[in-house]
Amino acid sequence: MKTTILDTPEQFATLDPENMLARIAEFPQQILSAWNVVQNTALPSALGEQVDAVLVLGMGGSAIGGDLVAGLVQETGRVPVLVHRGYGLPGWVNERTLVIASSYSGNTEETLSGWRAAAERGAQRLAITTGGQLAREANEARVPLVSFAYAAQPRAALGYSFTLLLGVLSRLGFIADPTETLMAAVRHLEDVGSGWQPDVPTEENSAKQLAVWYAEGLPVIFGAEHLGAVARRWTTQINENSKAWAVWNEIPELNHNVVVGLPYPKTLLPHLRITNLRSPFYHPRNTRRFEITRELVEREGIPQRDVHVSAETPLAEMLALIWLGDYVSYYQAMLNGVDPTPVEAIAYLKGELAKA
Ligand SMILES: O=P(O)(O)OC[C@H]1O[C@H](O)[C@H](O)[C@@H](O)[C@@H]1O
Repeated sequence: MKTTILDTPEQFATLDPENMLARIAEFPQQILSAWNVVQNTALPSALGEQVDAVLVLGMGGSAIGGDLVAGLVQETGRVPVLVHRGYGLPGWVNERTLVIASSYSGNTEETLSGWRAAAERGAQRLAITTGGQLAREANEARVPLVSFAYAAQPRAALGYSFTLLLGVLSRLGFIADPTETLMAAVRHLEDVGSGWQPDVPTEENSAKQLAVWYAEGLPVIFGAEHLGAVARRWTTQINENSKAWAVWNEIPELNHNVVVGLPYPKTLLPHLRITNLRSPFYHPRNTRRFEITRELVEREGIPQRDVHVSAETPLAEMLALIWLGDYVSYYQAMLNGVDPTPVEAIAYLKGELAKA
């Protein structure tokens, strides 16, 4: 195996002056701290009784927390949990909808737009944020606010956005209390994650190996069920941390279109890096679908790998795979020679939008 910067981790600091690596490493602590915050935040107990559906408003690193929770509680939740990315609100939102605005900064314009529309619609509201305009407006309107403090890029605070939302749903009685499963999942992270740490050399480190494989190609991440959102998270972390292309899709949906498009363009095929997020918790038919999809990909000669972590619960598996993807994106940033923290294209977009 060719020697890369991944085997001299003492060099990472030069490319990573804001220490994204530390934020990634803190994922388990973020979850514990967020659980503590949400258990100690005052929430009106009657709120859960007045609600038929939950709509999470958010963008980017905050929206994905909503997707992950929605994927996790889909089968067991007492009410539907949906995510809205964009301006305004879907037409069905009414006074029996709980609209939860989740924004790390509290200043994301799409999220604020839906938040304000929710007040006009007479919906129940709750905010999750570190501050900004969202916190000000929640306080002014005397709406429940779950506030937290953690200095990071919004996407690097996923331990908070995910766990706070999970905690709110549990406190309001929409899902069974997940405390024990969550604590076990955090303990499991420490075990499973030890092999992905920067001091573990590439030949023994599956996170570094995936980064090396991705650095010369286009990661295509396939997930299903509770890992669909994890596939999406992997790609957005590769986009923002590694400054690189990545795409995702879900089984079974991709069996109805993507599999037909596998053969062309021929020049692209050797560069694809299909990654199957496998799980023993999937519906058996989805597992079978992964196997057949693998065969079809194999037939086209497209590079592919299966990724799997052993875990006792879907939650533990989900958190471990999120963490693995975060490390992969970080190592890919190092291989690309880029600082994982700044997102200049987003800053440019916001600047241009502010002129309009
Ligand atoms: O959580 P928020 O502060 O609302 O941020 C949501 C998104 O906004 C910006 O575009 C950031 O650069 C993204 O990384 C972030 O995920």
